[in-house]
Amino acid sequence: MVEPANTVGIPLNHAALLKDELDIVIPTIRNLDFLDMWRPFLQPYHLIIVQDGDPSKTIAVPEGFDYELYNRNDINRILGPKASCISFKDSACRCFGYMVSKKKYIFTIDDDCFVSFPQFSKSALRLCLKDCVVSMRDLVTVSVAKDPSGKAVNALEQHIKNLLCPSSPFFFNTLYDPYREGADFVRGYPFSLREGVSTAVSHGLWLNIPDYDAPTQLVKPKERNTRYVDAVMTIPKGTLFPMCGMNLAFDRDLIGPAMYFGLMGDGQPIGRYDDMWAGWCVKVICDHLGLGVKTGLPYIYHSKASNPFVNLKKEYKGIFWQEDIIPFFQSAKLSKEAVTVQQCYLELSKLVKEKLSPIDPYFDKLADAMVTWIEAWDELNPATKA
Ligand SMILES: O=c1ccn([C@@H]2O[C@H](COP(=O)(O)OP(=O)(O)O[C@H]3O[C@@H](CO)[C@H](O)[C@H]3O)[C@@H](O)[C@H]2O)c(=O)[nH]1
Ligand SMILES: [Mn+2]
Repeated sequence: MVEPANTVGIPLNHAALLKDELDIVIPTIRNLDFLDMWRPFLQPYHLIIVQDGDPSKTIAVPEGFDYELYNRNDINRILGPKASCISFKDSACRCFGYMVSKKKYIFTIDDDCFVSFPQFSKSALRLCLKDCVVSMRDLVTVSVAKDPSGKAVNALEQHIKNLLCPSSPFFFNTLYDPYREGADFVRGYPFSLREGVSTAVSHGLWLNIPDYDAPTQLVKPKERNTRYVDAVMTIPKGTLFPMCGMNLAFDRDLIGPAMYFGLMGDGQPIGRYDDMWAGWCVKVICDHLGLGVKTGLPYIYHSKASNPFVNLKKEYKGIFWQEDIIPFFQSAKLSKEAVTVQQCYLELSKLVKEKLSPIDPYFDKLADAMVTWIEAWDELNPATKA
């Protein structure tokens, strides 16, 4: 195969970590030119593209990538009536990719996210800001920032490191990730806890356009995140967090069945709460099963701010519902009989139906969809059946 042009001048990562154990899931409504910039890091991996919106539209994928693509017709064909649990016209559709994957690890990324270089060359920055759908082929070789070891930054590699290293949810290490080279547990950290626990989720962050909600985007339209904080930390047990699906990796075997991105978009009263809903369910279940969730490195460069007015319409019910949703998840208790992710998730769906349905009939529908999701997951993944 003739290697397509490598537009960022970084050698192709042939010896890609976990190449045969990881799928990359991309939800999309547009051509995937953004992959040109990721080619050195992502080309060795298999992609699962979940095409949202009009299934008759053709999504162009740059040559040289190994991928499978599912549109709405495919989802309906594969799941039949259970397809009702997969959102339409919302990035929540990406969770279908998690379900059909057969790999142990998943990395999911949005198509307006680029390789983050802590120092950008002006021409490259201009090109990225021009709009992510413009072909990346004419992206000049950017001056690639070097991490302390002098290597080019590779987001997927950092996610894999995060997932392969234990987490420390039971006691906070003030020097952050104790397993990182050049760091350790600080004085006073109980030795009985230093082995850590398996890491289920690696939550990356974003330079340039931060993942703000619509009201914040409206009052701070020009705010850009330029702070590259060189840290990875475990989110302590008992603490929830707003998970963003833009730059996210997880161990599918450990937590996959809980990564349902809910009922969002077309026909639903709410949108842009897909990843956060999943993150609240995932964190309650990880805390219950003694699994770890990390946040921090890697960063990606988020180049497109979606329209804050459109986002406000999608989010507004969520903005006041979440004042009840968060206390619900903070007080959610799972039984000791719940020892698998599916069992935990089904218990959680019962609690949603009981405790959140009084807020709005939507939660009754969502609780049912959570059950349908598990049924569909088990149908496609019989080996992992609860
Ligand atoms: O109807 C749609 C709209 C978009 N997509 C794909 O989903 C991702 C994210 O889309 P976009 O970058 O346009 O939106 P953001 O507001 O920046 O996304 C943030 O909100 C989160 C919750 O939705 C999301 O995870 C965050 O990144 C792109 O790949 C679009 O192509 C879609 O599939 N269907
Ligand atoms: Mn975006």
